[in-house]
Amino acid sequence: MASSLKNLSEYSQKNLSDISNKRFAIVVAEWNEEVTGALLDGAIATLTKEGANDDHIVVKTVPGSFELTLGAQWMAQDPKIDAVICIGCIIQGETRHFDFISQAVATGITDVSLKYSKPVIFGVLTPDTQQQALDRAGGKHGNKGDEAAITAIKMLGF
Ligand SMILES: Nc1c(NC[C@H](O)[C@H](O)[C@H](O)CO)[nH]c(=O)[nH]c1=O
Ligand SMILES: CC(=O)[C@@H](O)COP(=O)(O)O
Repeated sequence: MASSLKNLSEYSQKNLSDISNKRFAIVVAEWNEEVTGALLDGAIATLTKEGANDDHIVVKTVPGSFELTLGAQWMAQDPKIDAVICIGCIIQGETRHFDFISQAVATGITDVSLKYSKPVIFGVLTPDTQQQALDRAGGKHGNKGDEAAITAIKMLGF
């Protein structure tokens, strides 16, 4: 369902598991910082709203979304980390660079999740325009960071 047909920040609190003792790593890309900062704020706010301990949320920054995979691996390999949330924003430019990064990040994050058998969440926007990104970072379509946090919580309750 397209984001324009649902709000990314809307979710049911039914059946969400207790996360008071869970430890979360958030890996956030610096590129498009206005957007990724808003996604990060949404993810942290949602985790704490749903019961996560502030001291159990560690945030690490990487230069760009391409580096999210390695950052996610470095966090996922820590047995104390229960889930990793990757946050980035890859905006289409004039070349095919967008395609290569987007594919590499999606595949890489999936590989890390399977390698360590723990949730590694794809909280990465891949819009055509800056406005589409802003619309999904606390704008009219909600906040992708909220969605990423809830996805991590739901996977921990699997
Ligand atoms: N154009 C965007 C990038 N590009 C940088 C890459 O992610 C990477 O850091 C570089 O290729 C060096 O390895 N990154 C984003 O996150 N968003 C973009 O729109
Ligand atoms: C996703 C990118 O790397 C892209 O924004 C870079 O822009 P361009 O394709 O015009 O070099």
